[in-house]
Amino acid sequence: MDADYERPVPSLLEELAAFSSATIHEANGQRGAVSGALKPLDPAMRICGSALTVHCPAGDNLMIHAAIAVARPGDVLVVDHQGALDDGPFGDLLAEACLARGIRGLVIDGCVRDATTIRQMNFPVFARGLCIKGTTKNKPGSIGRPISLAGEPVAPGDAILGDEDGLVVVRRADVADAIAAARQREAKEVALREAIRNGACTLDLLDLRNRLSAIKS
Ligand SMILES: O=C([O-])CC(=O)C(=O)O
Ligand SMILES: [Mg+2]
Repeated sequence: MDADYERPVPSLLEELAAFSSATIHEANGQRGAVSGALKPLDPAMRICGSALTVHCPAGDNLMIHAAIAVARPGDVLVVDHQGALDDGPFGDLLAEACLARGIRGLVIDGCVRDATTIRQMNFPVFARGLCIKGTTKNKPGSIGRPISLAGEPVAPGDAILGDEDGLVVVRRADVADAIAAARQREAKEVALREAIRNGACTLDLLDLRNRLSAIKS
């Protein structure tokens, strides 16, 4: 198993990291939003990198160990653990291993354990929950293949961005356009905020009065 696929240009990932997940989701055509069930261990955690996709069946963590061994600096482990709530396949030891390889964080549709230490290590983790129960280390899965992350498709080398609000996936080919659109959106929002502070009504600013009267009885 290897992780030999194209990744986004590092400078683009750096630019992407400056935006919020919600802005990128909107700017990229309201695509790529990951289920809100996946939350950061600490609201201050932010994540941005190239997705190293992993399918790791519930109850086991062999594929996570294998993925860390082939990861490249700048990768984020994106693990489909089938939404399992009954095991903790990742903890502070594996977080240590990730940090040693320059992995930028973990996103898992499943649980983790050792949360207090992981927070202290400042290693960004987004998970469905916490569970102390250990796993086996013997089941097959996949690394660097397309996965479904709680229903959202993720391909290896897609960009993934996360903050307190949630996670968004951006196809590698769309990253530059998403950044350009996010810049425009932020500029527009500066003007809108200013107008709101000056007393303008959002119904007028967003041209919503006609819609409102159309649905009013
Ligand atoms: O070892 C495991 O199975 C998961 C864990 O607790 C750690 O990484 O610290
Ligand atoms: Mg542990």
